[in-house]
Amino acid sequence: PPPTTLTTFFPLPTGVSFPDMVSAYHFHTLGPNQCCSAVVQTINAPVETVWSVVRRFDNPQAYKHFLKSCHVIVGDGNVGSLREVHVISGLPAAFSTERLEILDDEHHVLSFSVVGGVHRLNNYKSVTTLHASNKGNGTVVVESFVVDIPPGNTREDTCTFVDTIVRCNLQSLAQMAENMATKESL
Ligand SMILES: C[C@H](/C=C/[C@]1(O)[C@@]2(C)CO[C@]1(C)CC(=O)C2)CC(=O)O
Repeated sequence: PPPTTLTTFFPLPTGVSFPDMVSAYHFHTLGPNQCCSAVVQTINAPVETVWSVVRRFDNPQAYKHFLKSCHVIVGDGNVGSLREVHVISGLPAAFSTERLEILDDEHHVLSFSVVGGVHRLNNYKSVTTLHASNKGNGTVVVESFVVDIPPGNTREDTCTFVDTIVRCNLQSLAQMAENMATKESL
């Protein structure tokens, strides 16, 4: 069957308008054996503070605590760069090779795809966009992903597994950015 284009539908928190061009980044073309979803996280810190952390393709472990190390193996941290991340023990994964697809400092858009490694999330690709919240000086982070459903797994379980990791990452990003914002205001 032809690939279907799925828009990841998710309830945006109140006070966030979703400019058309950004929602375009969260359109994913799905193959027959793929699933996609999205996580939304509100952070009480300015967009630039959150972006200064998210944009560091060479240092995801700053807030992704399932990763224990990261090395840029190709490029200089801009689009096209490749990184190799090593994973903490206990997960069904050892390391992952990832390519930076989009790094847009103006619209606060980052996207990377998994191109290799030892893990079970083949053809994983995520898009992360930051939005200034209309309420106060906060940020809304939207992260959508598409990934192959591993053999033997159900679509639902795959989405639950990835959703859980992405939610953990964004909650830890929130804590880190809020701590930074507090220090910046001292
Ligand atoms: C879900 C995604 C990361 C997943 C992994 O990085 C990996 C590619 C290797 O280890 C993991 C932590 C879990 C896994 O099974 C596949 C979230 C993100 O990094 O933005």
